[in-house]
Amino acid sequence: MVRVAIVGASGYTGVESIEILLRHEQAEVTYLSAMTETGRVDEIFGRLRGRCELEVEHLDFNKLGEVADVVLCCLPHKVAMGYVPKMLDMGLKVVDFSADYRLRDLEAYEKFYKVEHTDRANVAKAAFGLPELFRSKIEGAQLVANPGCYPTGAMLAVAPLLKNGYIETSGMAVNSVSGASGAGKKPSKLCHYPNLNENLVPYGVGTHRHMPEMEQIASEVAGTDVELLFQPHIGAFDRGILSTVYCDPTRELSNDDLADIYRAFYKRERFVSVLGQPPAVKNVAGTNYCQVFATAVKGKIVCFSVIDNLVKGASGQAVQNMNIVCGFDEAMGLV
Ligand SMILES: NC(=O)C1=CN([C@@H]2O[C@H](COP(=O)(O)OP(=O)(O)OC[C@H]3O[C@@H](n4cnc5c(N)ncnc54)[C@H](OP(=O)(O)O)[C@@H]3O)[C@@H](O)[C@H]2O)C=CC1
Ligand SMILES: CC(=O)N[C@@H](CCC(=O)OP(=O)(O)O)C(=O)O
Repeated sequence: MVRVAIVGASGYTGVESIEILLRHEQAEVTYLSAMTETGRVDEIFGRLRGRCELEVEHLDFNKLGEVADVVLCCLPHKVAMGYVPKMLDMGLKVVDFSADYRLRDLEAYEKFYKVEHTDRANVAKAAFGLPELFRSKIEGAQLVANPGCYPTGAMLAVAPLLKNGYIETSGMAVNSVSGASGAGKKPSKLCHYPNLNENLVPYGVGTHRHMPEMEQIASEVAGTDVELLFQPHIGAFDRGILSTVYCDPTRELSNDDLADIYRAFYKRERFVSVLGQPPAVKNVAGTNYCQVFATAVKGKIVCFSVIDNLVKGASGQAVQNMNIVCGFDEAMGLV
């Protein structure tokens, strides 16, 4: 059994991670920590009543080292890089949920996150945790940077076209709509119920921090620099992300060609389903699946994907990465 600590256990991705690990045959949650919300975890999250009675404590590195082999680090951006180096020095394996180890271009990190990076050395050592695209780099890694939720969905939607040079590497537009849990548990004016209920709001126009993350992934898959525009929206539903990606083909592709390209690219992937029609967010709620579909329209290719932001966009993908790092069946604990 691998012993797993969840640091940042009182947040949305923390509890989602506990839920998944309670079903895992080879992993046991041994330690939970948070900053302000401490106490019995089933009192913090009523849905865990009768299933988990662990205490959520203030982080104690000595105890962490004694009781854990792997850490799922569910801390906010900028906070994580203050904790992860010590965990790595202690020999722990870490899957980090924040953006602190995702961007290899540290200038881009400092520009989009508006903070100096304080753990530059470990960025180069981190594997980017999108298994369907970078599995071989995750195997054997001590630190995995779990991707952002929007980049996960959007890049799985276009990867088969980028990989084979089927689309232009500039002019791509990604349009995504996320449920409110994507913003975490901290209250905000935008997510306050009277504002968000029955509402749909664009934000981060031209400035969202997932734009350089998507460009990094797309460029690696394409093998050449890719430039794109990303526009996020937040909607009045709990969980899920629908991404629609508009791109220009480099050659004529019929819908049958597209179906063949996608089916071939994802034929061995357990968590990517290629559909024959556009997907809906509820298809994948509570699961680690990403559903994709691409179609030719008026000289463009329009690609769609759906994921659950808390599962394939965060905790599910983190457990998938943990399974790869630990040599378990990649789907263990996941539905
Ligand atoms: N929500 C989502 O859909 C996704 C989130 N992510 C990323 O996952 C990480 C966690 O997100 P999420 O669970 O939504 O966030 P939440 O805001 O819901 O939870 C954050 C957790 O971090 C703890 N925390 C906050 N600040 C500090 C601090 N300064 N020191 C120690 N602990 C702290 C909180 O503790 P306490 O409550 O006790 O203060 C809480 O346990 C973030 O990096 C986020 O960007 C990634 C993909 C998707
Ligand atoms: C709706 C909403 O607010 N979403 C978050 C993205 C959450 C996420 O998955 O990304 P990170 O891990 O990079 O935080 C945002 O736009 O900042």
